[in-house]
Amino acid sequence: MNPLLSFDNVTSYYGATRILKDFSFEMEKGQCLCVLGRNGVGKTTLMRTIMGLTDRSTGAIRINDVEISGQPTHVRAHHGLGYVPQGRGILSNFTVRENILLGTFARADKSGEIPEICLRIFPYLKENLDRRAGLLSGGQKQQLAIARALAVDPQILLLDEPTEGIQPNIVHEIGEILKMLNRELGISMVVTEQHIKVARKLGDAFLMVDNGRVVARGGMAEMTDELVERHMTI
Ligand SMILES: Nc1ncnc2c1ncn2[C@@H]1O[C@H](COP(=O)(O)OP(=O)(O)OP(=O)(O)O)[C@@H](O)[C@H]1O
Repeated sequence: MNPLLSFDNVTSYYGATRILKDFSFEMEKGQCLCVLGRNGVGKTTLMRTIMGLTDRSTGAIRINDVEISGQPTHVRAHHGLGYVPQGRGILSNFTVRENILLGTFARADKSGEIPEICLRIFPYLKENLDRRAGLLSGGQKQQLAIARALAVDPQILLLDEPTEGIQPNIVHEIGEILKMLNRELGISMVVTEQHIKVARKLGDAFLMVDNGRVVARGGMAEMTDELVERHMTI
């Protein structure tokens, strides 16, 4: 089977600085790939490189064998990329409804409707569509960011630290929702995650990053404590 997403020797830059270096990996359809590594190793840059948001990149990025490197961000989104950035990127002065609608603008089919799935899995959002997003808690904002990304009708969800800054009791809840989206709805995912426990439960494959390079990858069962110790502890 051909990979859903692949990086072939990708190098990505901010200004003249190389952040990702000769980065290669493949991800299968239906997979949840967890990207792990210490702070500052390039995990967010990986997400931004997929979306075409770094200053420049070389090498080939493909979705379903179609090369997307070189294409602008909105065209990449049309290939079925839903992005939940670090810090969530919620517009505080917009309502919950308006924030979700922003996701629909990136849809390939141009449908301006909020897909039913966005509200079915997040009852709080459904009941608070006219609430100003700035009034939501951290966990609710994360739900909103996920709903906005789902409004793109993605085949791949990119989630940058979805559990960061969220109360510990909600971390589990977010993890369960992501697992459901992946296992039951078949949405493929790339997730950067600091919580090893969440990553082990959620991911079926892992990519370990250090200093902008892939230093280990494989099935989640192969992510040994020794690898975690070597590449994640400070
Ligand atoms: N906009 C930018 N301009 C220049 N350098 C940047 C920019 N964004 C990130 N960097 C640098 O790129 C490197 C990788 O940062 P990145 O945010 O991708 O790491 P990360 O693994 O996601 O870290 P964290 O877990 O802290 O989010 C860091 O050295 C950072 O200083």
